[in-house]
Amino acid sequence: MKNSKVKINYIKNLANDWYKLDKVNFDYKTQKGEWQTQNRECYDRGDGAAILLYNSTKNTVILTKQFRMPTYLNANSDGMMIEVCAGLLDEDDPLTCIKKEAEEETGYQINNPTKLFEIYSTPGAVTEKIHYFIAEYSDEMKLGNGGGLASEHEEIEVLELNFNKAIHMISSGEIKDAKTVILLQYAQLNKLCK
Ligand SMILES: Nc1nc2c(ncn2[C@@H]2O[C@H](COP(=O)(O)OP(=O)(O)O[C@H]3O[C@H](CO)[C@@H](O)[C@H](O)[C@@H]3O)[C@@H](O)[C@H]2O)c(=O)[nH]1
Ligand SMILES: [Mg+2]
Repeated sequence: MKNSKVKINYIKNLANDWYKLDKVNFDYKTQKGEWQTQNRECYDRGDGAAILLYNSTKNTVILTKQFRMPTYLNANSDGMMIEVCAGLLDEDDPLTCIKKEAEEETGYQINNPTKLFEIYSTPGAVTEKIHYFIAEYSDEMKLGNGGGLASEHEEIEVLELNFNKAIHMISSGEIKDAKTVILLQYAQLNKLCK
């Protein structure tokens, strides 16, 4: 951390259960040169990784569908979300994490994912940075059914969708997850599928 316009005074932990919520009290030097004291609540759930699996011959992508409580609390009527495969890094590096998540959630063993970029999804409130990947998949790479870890109460449906149908699902509102939109549009822009 190096910004001479920022001085952190103290950090008060507000919650520390599954993840961590801190209230940060800091002084910030404005463009006029005045120091202002501010508070910001910062939710720390670690970093994550996400991957779009695509098949340029079949013109398909692999997506997942699962119940997401935070969306259920905010106008997503059945709480179900269609997303690219993703997970939290926990103790792993991003590449190890995404290969593990791909196999656990989708059943595909991916050997050489391509790293694209790192993105803060909600920079005003959440510390999380997501590492984005893509990888070509083929039927031979499918080693299992995926579905996630029963021990973590994951119940993940694996969807293999035509690429154009997936793109259409963004405008129809059936896909409304930021990381999924980012990766599908990356594939469209770079003509990974037709
Ligand atoms: N008991 C308990 N379990 C939790 C809680 N929050 C999460 N979990 C468990 O932790 C698992 C985390 O699964 P991952 O596959 O590692 O993460 P994810 O939830 O799929 O993906 C998250 O990370 C993505 C990338 O960072 C995010 O984009 C996505 O929104 C999501 O939060 C969840 O399936 C769930 O079982 C909680 O508050 N309590
Ligand atoms: Mg996941």
